[in-house]
Amino acid sequence: MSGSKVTIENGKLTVPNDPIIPFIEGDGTGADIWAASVRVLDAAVEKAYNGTRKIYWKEVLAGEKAFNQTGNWLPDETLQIIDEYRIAIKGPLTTPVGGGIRSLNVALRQILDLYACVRPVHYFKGVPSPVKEPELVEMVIFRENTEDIYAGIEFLAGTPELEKVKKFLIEEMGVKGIRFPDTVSLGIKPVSIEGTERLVRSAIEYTIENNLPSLTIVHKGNIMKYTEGKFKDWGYALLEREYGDKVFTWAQYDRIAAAEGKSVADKAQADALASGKILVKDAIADAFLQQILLRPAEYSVIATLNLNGDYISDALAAEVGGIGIAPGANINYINGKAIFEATHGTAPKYAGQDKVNPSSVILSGEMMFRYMGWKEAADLIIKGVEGAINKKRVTYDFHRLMEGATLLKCSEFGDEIIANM
Ligand SMILES: NC(=O)C1=CN([C@@H]2O[C@H](COP(=O)(O)OP(=O)(O)OC[C@H]3O[C@@H](n4cnc5c(N)ncnc54)[C@H](OP(=O)(O)O)[C@@H]3O)[C@@H](O)[C@H]2O)C=CC1
Ligand SMILES: O=C(O)CCC(=O)C(=O)O
Ligand SMILES: [Mg+2]
Repeated sequence: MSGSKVTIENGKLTVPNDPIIPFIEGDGTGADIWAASVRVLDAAVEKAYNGTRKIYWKEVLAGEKAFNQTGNWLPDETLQIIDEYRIAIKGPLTTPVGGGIRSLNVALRQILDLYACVRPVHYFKGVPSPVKEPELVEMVIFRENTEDIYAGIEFLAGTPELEKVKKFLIEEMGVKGIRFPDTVSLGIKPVSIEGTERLVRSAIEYTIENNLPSLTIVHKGNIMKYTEGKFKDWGYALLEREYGDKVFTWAQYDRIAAAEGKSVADKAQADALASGKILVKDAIADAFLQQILLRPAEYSVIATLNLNGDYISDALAAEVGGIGIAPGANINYINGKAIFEATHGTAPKYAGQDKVNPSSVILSGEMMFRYMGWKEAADLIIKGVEGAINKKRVTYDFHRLMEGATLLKCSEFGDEIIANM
């Protein structure tokens, strides 16, 4: 094995022409998807750079494969290698529900402090969609990736730990709202100023860099005032403080309107006042989930907490064809470390059938190439995916909703993308 390490100097990534990129194959459909994806990624690099650039893939273990080979679901070596080589890509990993190991996907994000989960939502012309104007659904989700109820601070009903926390809450904190104290389980939702600010900073930097019109902070701050509500307040405050010359915020408008005795609810006024600047607004999460169906054109970049971001990712993916075509990345913009991965999970009922759509991992690879500055390879992947869809040669998920399409296997869809590059 040859190849060199990706490094970072003065906050800037240096990517050699022969980077070593660790990959995790993934559980369930992961093996089928990775086999197709790696061929597409290699073909794009070969075609773009004629042998002057090449990826040296380095397999690292996690999930069932790791457990079967080492007895450990997430070996230290895997974490150490990803940390050392800085950029990695992974397939989905299984998380049992209601017990068993905690999510390995979440653990990777938390241990490596990959605080921004970036999930672009883009419509490829011709993809079957349940909405009338899917081309208006053009958004990028920035989901906080290390805090919120994903922190895993939970106490199980009936355990001594639960009793201790409950006693503290009731006797020392005067908590009265626990409805069924004898049978309750409890979870804790940490949301911090630091966590909020670094996520919101990443989202606004992305908005500025890509010349996008707005940033929407999505929250459930009407109910969870000191976590979701503060995420909104701290987000607005940071944006006004650090990006005041580039943004106009609804919070700012509300203050201006209140001082002038106008209605603070007239957000259209705020939109108009924002002209020439990025409009920063907010939406309560439940209403937001209806707005993205009814008025998607009004949203561009989204900054939100972990659970909202999880739900919103799959909901928005559905509007542009489903989670078979929903890429993502987990990024620490401060130290440059990143793991690219699909939005979807292991889809276990299709495991080993060479059936599912590999596009989410392939497009995660496309994001990875762009992140590495390998624009030409990234562009070829987009061209290949567009070509395959245009010819209606697609996997089962699109085929079942597309008239006159040819059904391809996962591997064949990979070939089709390569043929269309
Ligand atoms: N980052 C990660 O590694 C993630 C891991 N998971 C884990 O995955 C496991 C399964 O979760 P589950 O809730 O079933 O969600 P999945 O995302 O695995 O699958 C849900 C449904 O989405 C569709 N789908 C998923 N992947 C594809 C694909 N590549 N191509 C086409 N359609 C696809 C299928 O729909 P249909 O039935 O209509 O064909 C599938 O039944 C759980 O253990 C969960 O924790 C979940 C999300 C992310
Ligand atoms: O970790 C898991 O099993 C699920 C993660 C998930 O749904 C996501 O990252 O979107
Ligand atoms: Mg999810």
